[in-house]
Amino acid sequence: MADEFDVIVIGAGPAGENVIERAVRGGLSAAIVEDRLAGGECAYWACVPSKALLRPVDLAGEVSRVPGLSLGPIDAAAVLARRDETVSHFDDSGQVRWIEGVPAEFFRGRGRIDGPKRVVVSGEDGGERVLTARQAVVLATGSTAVVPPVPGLAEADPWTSHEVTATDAIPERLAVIGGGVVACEMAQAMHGLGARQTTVLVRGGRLLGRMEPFAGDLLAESFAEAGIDVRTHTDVTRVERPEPGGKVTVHLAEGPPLEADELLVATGRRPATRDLGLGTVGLKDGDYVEVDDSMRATGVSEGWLYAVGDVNGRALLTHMGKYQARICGDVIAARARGDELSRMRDLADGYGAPQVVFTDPQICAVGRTEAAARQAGFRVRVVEYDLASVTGAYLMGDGYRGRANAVVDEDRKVLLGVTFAGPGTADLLHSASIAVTAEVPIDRLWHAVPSFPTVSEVWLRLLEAYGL
Ligand SMILES: Cc1cc2nc3c(=O)[nH]c(=O)nc-3n(C[C@H](O)[C@H](O)[C@H](O)COP(=O)(O)OP(=O)(O)OC[C@H]3O[C@@H](n4cnc5c(N)ncnc54)[C@H](O)[C@@H]3O)c2cc1C
Ligand SMILES: NC(=O)c1ccc[n+]([C@@H]2O[C@H](COP(=O)([O-])OP(=O)(O)OC[C@H]3O[C@@H](n4cnc5c(N)ncnc54)[C@H](O)[C@@H]3O)[C@@H](O)[C@H]2O)c1
Repeated sequence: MADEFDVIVIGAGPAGENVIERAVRGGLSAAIVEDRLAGGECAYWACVPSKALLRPVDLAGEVSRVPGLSLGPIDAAAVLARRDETVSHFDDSGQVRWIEGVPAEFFRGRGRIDGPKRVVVSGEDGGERVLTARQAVVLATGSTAVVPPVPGLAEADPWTSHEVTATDAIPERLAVIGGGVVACEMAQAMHGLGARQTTVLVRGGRLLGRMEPFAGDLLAESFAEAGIDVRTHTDVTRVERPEPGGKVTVHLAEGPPLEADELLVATGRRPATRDLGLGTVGLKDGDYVEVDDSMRATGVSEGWLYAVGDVNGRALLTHMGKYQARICGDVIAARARGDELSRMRDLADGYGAPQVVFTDPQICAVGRTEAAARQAGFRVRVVEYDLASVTGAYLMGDGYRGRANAVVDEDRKVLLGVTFAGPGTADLLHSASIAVTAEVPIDRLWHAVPSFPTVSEVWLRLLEAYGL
C-alpha cells in the first residue's frame, strides 16, 4: 500500500465517504481512515437505527387514525431485530468494500494530524503508519454527545444517542434530559415500543425550541395524548445511581425527584476534534473547525486542510454533511487542476438547512423561522394554515392535526422559510427547499399546481392566505 495520496480523509462517516467519491471522480487518489465502523455514526448509532425504531410508531399512529383498521400491540423484539438488520449487525464489511470499489484505500485506525499534510494512523495492534497528502487532508470526524456537568450525571453512566439507538431492551421508566431532536425522537420511540413511564425534562419553555413555536406545541399535544410527560422549565440539579445499571434518581430544581430505570441525555453535540493533532497546525483540539464556503479551514494559511460534516459545526445533519462533502471533493480536484471551480460553494447553509424530525406528527422545516428572519432584519409577512383543512390531509385519517406556515420576504416576494407540522409531511419538505433555495417568486409559485387530494395542496392554501 502506498503512503502518499492526493487526498487523505479522517473519518468514514457519510461526509468523509462522499469526499473520497467526488475526489476520485475528479481524477485524484484518495485514502480514508476510520477507527470504528465505516459508515459512521449515522449508519450505526444515529439516523438509521433511530428511524428504524420510529417507523412502527409512526405507522401505528397512522393506523390508529383510520377507522376500520386495528393494530395489535407492537412487537418490540421484532422491531429491535429489524433495527439490527438496518445497522448490518454492526458489520461494516459491505461499506469497506464500497470504499475499496471507489477506488480508495481504507485504513482502520485512529487518525491524527502531525503537521502540514501528514496524518498518523494508530492501528489497534499499536502500530503507527504515516500518510502524506499531495493536495489535501479532510477532517470528517463528526461529533459526540455532550453530557452536561450536572453532579452525579456522568457517574450514573446515562444513555446517550449511542446506547438508546442500540438498545436491546425498552426500559420500563425512561427519563430524558433535553427537548431537542434526539430527545423528542427517542422519547417517542421508546414510549411507542413499550416504556410505561416516559418523562422529558426540558430546560426551556417548549420542545424543539429552535423551530417555529407551533411545531413544538403540536408535538407536545401529541406526546401528552400518548402519555409522555413533558416538563418544561425544568432544571436537573443532581443525579444518583447507587448501583451500576440500577434505578436512577433525578433531582430537579423544583418538585420531588424523579425515579427511572434509565436516563437518556440528549443535550446536544460537541465536535470530535479531541486528540486530533490540531495543535500541530495552529488550530485548537476540541473546537469546531471553521471553514469557508469551499470547506477549506480558515485557520490554516496554506489552504490544504478541509473539514466537512458535523466537525465544522455548520449544520449537524447527514444530508448537509454529504452536500458539503460533494463541494469539498470537487473543489479539491479542481484546485489540483489549477482551477478554482467557483460555482462549487456552500449556498444551502445560508438559506437554512432542511430538516425533518421523524416524530408523529412529523416536523419539517427549511430556511428561517419568523423569529430568525426578523432578527436578521428582513421585512416579513407570515402566513399560516391549518393542515387539517386540506382535503388530502383530512383523508389521511380522523382527527388529523397539523399546521403550516410560510415566511415571506416582503421586499423580494420570495419565501425565507417554510414549516410543516403534521403526519405525512416529510416528503413535502423538498418542495419547500426548492422554493426557498431557488428563491422562486411567490407569484410564479402560484402556477405550480398541487395535485388533488394530496397534503401538498397546503401550498395553494398558504398562497391564498397571502392574498394570491
Ligand atoms: C440519534 C441521532 C439521530 C440522527 N438522525 C438524523 C436524521 O434522521 N437525519 C439527519 O440528517 N441527521 C441525523 N442525525 C445527525 C447525523 O447523524 C450527523 O449529522 C451525521 O452522522 C454527521 O456525519 P459525519 O460524516 O460528519 O460524522 P459521523 O457520522 O459522526 O462520522 C464520523 C466518523 O469519523 C470517525 N472518526 C472520528 N474521529 C476519528 C479519528 N481520529 N480517526 C479515525 N476515524 C475517526 C468516527 O468513528 C465516525 O465513524 C442524527 C444524529 C443522532 C445523534
Ligand atoms: N431527524 C433529524 O434530522 C435528527 C435527529 C436527531 C439528531 N439530529 C441532529 O443531531 C444534533 C443533536 O441533537 P440533540 O437533540 O442532541 O441536540 P439539540 O441541539 O437539537 O437539542 C439539545 C437540547 O438540549 C437542551 N440542553 C442543552 N444543554 C442542556 C443542559 N445542560 N441541561 C438541560 N438541557 C440542555 C437544549 O435546550 C435542547 O433542547 C442536532 O443538531 C440535530 O440536527 C437530527
